[in-house]
Amino acid sequence: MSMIAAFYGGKSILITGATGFMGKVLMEKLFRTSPDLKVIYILVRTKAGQTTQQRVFQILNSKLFEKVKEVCPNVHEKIRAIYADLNQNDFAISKEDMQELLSCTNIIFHCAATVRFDDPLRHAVQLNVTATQQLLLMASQMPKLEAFIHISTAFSNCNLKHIDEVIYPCPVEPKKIIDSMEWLDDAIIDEITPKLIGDRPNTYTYTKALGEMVVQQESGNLNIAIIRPSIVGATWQEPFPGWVDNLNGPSGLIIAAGKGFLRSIRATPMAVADLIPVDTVVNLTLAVGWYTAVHRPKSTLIYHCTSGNFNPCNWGKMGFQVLATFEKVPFERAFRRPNADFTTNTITSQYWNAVSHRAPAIIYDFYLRLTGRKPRMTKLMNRLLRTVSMLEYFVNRSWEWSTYNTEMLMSELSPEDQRVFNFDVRQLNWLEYIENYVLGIKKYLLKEDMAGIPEAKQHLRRLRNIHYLFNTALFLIAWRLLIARSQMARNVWFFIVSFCYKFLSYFRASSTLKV
Ligand SMILES: CCCCCCCCCCCCCCCC(=O)SCCNC(=O)CCNC(=O)[C@H](O)C(C)(C)COP(=O)(O)OP(=O)(O)OC[C@H]1O[C@@H](n2cnc3c(N)ncnc32)[C@H](O)[C@@H]1OP(=O)(O)O
Ligand SMILES: NC(=O)C1=CN([C@@H]2O[C@H](COP(=O)(O)OP(=O)(O)OC[C@H]3O[C@@H](n4cnc5c(N)ncnc54)[C@H](OP(=O)(O)O)[C@@H]3O)[C@@H](O)[C@H]2O)C=CC1
Repeated sequence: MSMIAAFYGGKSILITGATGFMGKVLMEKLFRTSPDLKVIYILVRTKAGQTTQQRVFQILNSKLFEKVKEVCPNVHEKIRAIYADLNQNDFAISKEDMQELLSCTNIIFHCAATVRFDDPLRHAVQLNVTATQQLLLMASQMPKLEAFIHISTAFSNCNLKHIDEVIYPCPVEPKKIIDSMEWLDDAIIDEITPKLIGDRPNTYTYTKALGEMVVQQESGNLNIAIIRPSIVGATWQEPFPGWVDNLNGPSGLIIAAGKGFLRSIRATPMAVADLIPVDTVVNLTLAVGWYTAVHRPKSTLIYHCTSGNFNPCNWGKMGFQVLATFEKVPFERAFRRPNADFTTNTITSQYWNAVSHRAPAIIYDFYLRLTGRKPRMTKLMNRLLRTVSMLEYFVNRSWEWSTYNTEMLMSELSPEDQRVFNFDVRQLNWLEYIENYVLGIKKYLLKEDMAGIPEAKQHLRRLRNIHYLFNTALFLIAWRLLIARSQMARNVWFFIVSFCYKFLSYFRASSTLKV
């Protein structure tokens, strides 16, 4: 019997960010392993014209929850969606709902965040810092609360090379930042943002670091733990391999590469690709929830959920395997044949951006204009290159994360819990994982049918022929222009032509002799 699964039985659990990538997998695992839990409260806002109920309905009816429905047929009754907007005071939760949350919650998993790298500082602070502070305040009024688990990121201190399982202070106190956001206007905030984030690459990592400081400062008597995952990728095993539903991290770039838009990237092939499957993060999170509530460590423990020190994979290997998978299962209607050149040189990278990305987009837009259609490729390419430039920081560096607490927790689990809540990435086979990841992107993100693979392969063959034809034509035109202008080129040309002529004459003569 799993002790962790049993622990969650009968519990009332509050999850923020339950509609997000990690939140959905967390809910799924909880329902599947502890179907006798009392209730999961989720804080949901309305979005894209959908009510909170409609959003929950959509999640529960998705492929991800198919197994849950077998194990926990009354899952609809055990999930309680509470309207909340984490950008608002008291999260805009109604009085009755707030009362229920305060009096019933046993465990909190705080997953909600803005994960956009370029969010204006004001918005990132609001969600990643102020909302965390408000949630802690709520938590301090919950008499039945046993544990508060805060999800941060392994990159909150990415300005350091070696990162321990401790909270590193930021130069400016979070409280001062929160206060200043109230009276500074947007223009001034934009101006001081680079100074505040210092040597971190974006507002996301900076505000996640501030969020950790807030957790430490406002923890009071609460039982708190912080989890720091690295780059969260598709599921490894559960509920099935390769599930993914958003474009963050590598997923968007894998699509861009598979569709032939992105053909080279400034990345260091030997740098560690510290990917961690989302189900591994969720297993560790649930184990941490149990450990924090049952063992009540004296201080706030931080758990690094990373793969690099246990089972490293580098970007070169990842890129190679992604391309190998495209050979077997290509994406449909590719713009060009997939390729993934990794270069560490900025000038080479700019050259490839011009030749391999911008030029084909301009040519294609020209073709669209000629055929009376609206050009769109240049715009799309600019957007993609902007995204790539934001992710470059993470694919050109390696970090070392100490994992003392994570290893300690692993050793505390019973063999059954180690199996059911497995977060030991030493067992992960990268080649298999990456193949399933690409397949998952094809199936669950792009919603492409496997029956379309022969047609996709045929399309790639056509693109290859067009590529050869285009290159030959380009070569001939360039050569023609060259021989029109240079005597030396003309001499070389006559030499080649007369050589070919002599060779053909000799070949014809010798074949006539044989007859
Ligand atoms: C060969 C293979 C090599 C693989 C090589 C992998 C390297 C991979 C390194 C990862 C390294 C992360 C390491 C940090 C790990 C954390 O801890 S952070 C958590 C993860 N967070 C992220 O990844 C967020 C990154 N994304 C962003 O910040 C924003 O999307 C960006 C990049 C600033 C773009 O902003 P934007 O231009 O305003 O675009 P946005 O509104 O977000 O979306 C516009 C369109 O682009 C699409 N889009 C959004 N993101 C992407 C994307 N990443 N790609 C493509 N399209 C996208 C949207 O769906 C949308 O489409 P439409 O709805 O318009 O049709
Ligand atoms: N993905 C990754 O690679 C990594 C993620 N993390 C951390 O993991 C956690 C979960 O990330 P992930 O699931 O990937 O992120 P997602 O962007 O997929 O999910 C974010 C969640 O936060 C919710 N949210 C955002 N703003 C509000 C708001 N104003 N009110 C209510 N809810 C809101 C979103 O709701 P809605 O659906 O309404 O938008 C969504 O449920 C985050 O804390 C992140 O920092 C850490 C390392 C890497």
